[in-house]
Amino acid sequence: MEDEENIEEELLLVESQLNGLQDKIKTLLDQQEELYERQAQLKAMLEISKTSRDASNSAPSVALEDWSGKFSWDSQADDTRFNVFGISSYRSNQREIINSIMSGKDVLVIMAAGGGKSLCYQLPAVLRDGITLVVSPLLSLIQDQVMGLAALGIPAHMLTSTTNKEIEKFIYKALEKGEGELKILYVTPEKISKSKRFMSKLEKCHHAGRLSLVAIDEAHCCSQWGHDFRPDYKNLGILKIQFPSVPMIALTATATSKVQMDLIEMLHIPRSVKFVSTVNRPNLFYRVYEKSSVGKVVIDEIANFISESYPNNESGIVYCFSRKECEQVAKELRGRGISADYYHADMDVVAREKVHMRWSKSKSQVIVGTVAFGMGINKPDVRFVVHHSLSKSMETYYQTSVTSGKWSGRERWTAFRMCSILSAW
Ligand SMILES: Nc1ncnc2c1ncn2[C@@H]1O[C@H](COP(=O)(O)OP(=O)(O)OP(=O)(O)O)[C@@H](O)[C@H]1O
Repeated sequence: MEDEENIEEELLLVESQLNGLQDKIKTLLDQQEELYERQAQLKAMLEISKTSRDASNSAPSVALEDWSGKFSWDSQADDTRFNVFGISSYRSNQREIINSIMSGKDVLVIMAAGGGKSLCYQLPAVLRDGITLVVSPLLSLIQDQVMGLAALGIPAHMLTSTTNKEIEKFIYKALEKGEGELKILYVTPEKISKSKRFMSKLEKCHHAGRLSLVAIDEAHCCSQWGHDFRPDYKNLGILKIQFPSVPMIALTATATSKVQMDLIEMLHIPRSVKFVSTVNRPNLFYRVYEKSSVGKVVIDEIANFISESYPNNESGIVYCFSRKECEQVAKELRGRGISADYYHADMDVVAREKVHMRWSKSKSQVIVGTVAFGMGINKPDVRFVVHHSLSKSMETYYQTSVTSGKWSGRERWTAFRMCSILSAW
């Protein structure tokens, strides 16, 4: 009897130990499953990281493929270059860039301002079926490009805050239904990040196979390490995610290798073919003057420089640091007989457009502006640039100074600044 009780007691104990063990086994099995799952995730992450590292390592500083060889679109491209754009021969790297885009590659272009970046995406835009989307940071730059394309008979439009309802309707129809003639559409980055309506039309355009190319102009604006960071550029990565099969070209005149890495990552183009052309501009001449501490003396010197060196109303730009300074300097230059207008981001769009137009048509000689003016301005006869105030960085100085480099003849280049401050860079 006592034996039986002992056995039952032990049985209960064993059963309870078994139950405990079962619980432990279940916990261990759960743990094992979680670990297997995590192992798979980590393996996949490693694979992705290796692939993109290999891709960026293999993104050559000089393109490895022979993009200067023969391609099926050669004669059509030559014909368009000559008969539509009126350009007799390619400049360095232009043909190779165009060929890589035509082959469906993503491309990163580092080319000096005035080097001819626009042709690199505008010519494929004309050659490829469908619509090319160009993202560009400044209204003035977009207006310049659209005006230039219209003059060449290329159907181009811009969709910005200044676009009237009728044109907007036309653009949306072209995107959504393929109606009307539209080859190149310019937008500011805000349109991509803020307009759901626009993105949905673009989506439809892509689904119908009509989105032929995406171009990101002034691509250094993507990187906060660049000299001209624009927060809305950070959202442009969505374009490659939404339209992975559409080739993307990112173009800039100035990008350090850190900025290049950054924008490749942000735009999701790790396999892009990279083309780097020299940023040296042998046709530019720089002069540095010591800046007087007396404001009026500085203005006298600038006015004398302009009227003596450019007596025939040749176009120029005077860069200032602040908006107030722009207005003041423009007023004082006018007081000394120089026809000068000011330009800065605080002015409304219509006023800015008016100033830009007057200067483009050489009705005014000088624009006194902040860096908001000048990036990519396509006026071929800019003869001089004066820096009344020191640029914030070396890149900004380069970017603003080469605006005049598009003129094909001998240029004069002047920086009004104390040497000692210049050396602070
Ligand atoms: N192959 C070429 N031969 C002659 N002129 C050209 C050639 N390619 C471009 N151009 C001209 O050079 C000028 C500058 O070109 P473009 O505006 O494309 O320069 P960019 O590199 O975009 O400059 P930015 O960085 O300032 O925007 C334009 O007037 C353009 O028509």
